[in-house]
Amino acid sequence: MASDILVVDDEADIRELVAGILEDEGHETRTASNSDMALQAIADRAPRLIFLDIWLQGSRLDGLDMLDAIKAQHPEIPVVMISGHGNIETAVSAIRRGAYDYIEKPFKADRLVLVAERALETSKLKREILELRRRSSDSAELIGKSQPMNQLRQTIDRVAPTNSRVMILGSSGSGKEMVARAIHAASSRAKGPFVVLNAAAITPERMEIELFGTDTPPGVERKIGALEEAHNGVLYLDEIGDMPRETQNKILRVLTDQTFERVGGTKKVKVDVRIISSTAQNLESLIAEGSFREDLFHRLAVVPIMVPPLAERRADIPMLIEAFMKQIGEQTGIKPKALSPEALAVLQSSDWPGNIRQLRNNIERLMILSRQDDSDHISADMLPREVSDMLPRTPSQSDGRILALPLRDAREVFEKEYLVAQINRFGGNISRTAEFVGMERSALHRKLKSLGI
Ligand SMILES: Nc1ncnc2c1ncn2[C@@H]1O[C@H](COP(=O)(O)OP(=O)(O)OP(=O)(O)O)[C@@H](O)[C@H]1O
Repeated sequence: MASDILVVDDEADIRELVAGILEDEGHETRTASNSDMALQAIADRAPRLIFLDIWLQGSRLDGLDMLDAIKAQHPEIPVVMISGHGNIETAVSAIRRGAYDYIEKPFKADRLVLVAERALETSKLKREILELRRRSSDSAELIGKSQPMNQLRQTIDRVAPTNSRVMILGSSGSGKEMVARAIHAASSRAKGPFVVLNAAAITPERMEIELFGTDTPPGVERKIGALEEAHNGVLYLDEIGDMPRETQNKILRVLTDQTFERVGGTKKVKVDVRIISSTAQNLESLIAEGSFREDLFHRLAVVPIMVPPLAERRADIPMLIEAFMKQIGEQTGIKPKALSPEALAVLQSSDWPGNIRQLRNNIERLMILSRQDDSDHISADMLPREVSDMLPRTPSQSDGRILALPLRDAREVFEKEYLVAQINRFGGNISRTAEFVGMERSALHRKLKSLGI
């Protein structure tokens, strides 16, 4: 994986040797011959790893002081010391002061590569652990075989390898972030970071610090912004419609020249980041009322992707339920129970305004509530009230009209509503509807025609 590595040594041949070996391994390197150049390079863009000479001759700071300065501002960047033969003890004390490891001159290329890979791997794992904690143990796989889901997968496969900016549209909980992660995973940036910034969860005052980071005087810990964090990877801007207008102007500038200034700083920071944004809001009306910049919209939505609401892919519900039961079972130790056909029909017919997130929450609640129950399956009457409240009310149910009709007409009204609901439940698939309702396909077609459906 290409990582941005900084090599700091006063001897030009050592600098070039280290950089050359790392470049042969596919890394991106920068070099600095003294402490000030090194601090400048770190300030330009935080590297993923630093090789640092212990004896920095002719520098304002020596290696150990440099180490302290780096650790004070960037405790997360691993630093590997380059030590001469006579100063192993200093190298060991550097490790006590926070260095990741050291290599001893003269070193073999293999050893250098190994230490670099290990340091990068460790810091990547640390980032991933943080990320995993944040996401608990949800699966990363997009579940569903309905036609809208298959189309969505095709779109993801098509846009992932390009570097185009994608805007993901869809209602809350429909899986926008999962789609963004799928694009990242299938792109050439898969091994780079995936950084999330949720505009709806950050106050306008904090937004620029989170996005651009801060520039602080030496010795004061610096906040690395999401853009810098996402270098060589993807920045996912969630709920972009909530981005303050002032920040929108700055983002537009980042998109034009891929550089930005940190809060409190004047230096230009250069990054290579693919931006994927998302919104559950109607951006067109935000543009019309002047709270979202139209030119920013066009730059971010080079490829718009629509994630359909769950109600438009009910056919996926049984598969989603099965997968969630398995996941939740593994997380909580509760053994999944089978659902009765009635319970499944109710779950599949409900409207799910909160989409997949709401379905998952209800399955979790259901599993917890039915844990103590003696029966080996979950029946419709055990479903949380929230679920039955979401069942679409048919007109005859809601206005009592059916009671005013003779049996023949009432039956017709019922048949119509029943069949419309079943067709909906099976995503418009007539064969599957016919199979479920127990009719021949051709007989169902005739019936639908006679009822005017
Ligand atoms: N196709 C899918 N297969 C499996 N799980 C899914 C799928 N889509 C979404 N989920 C799950 O549903 C939940 C909500 O998904 P996600 O956070 O991606 O939605 P979102 O549209 O980004 O939500 P928000 O608008 O609130 O940011 C997550 O737990 C996610 O794992």
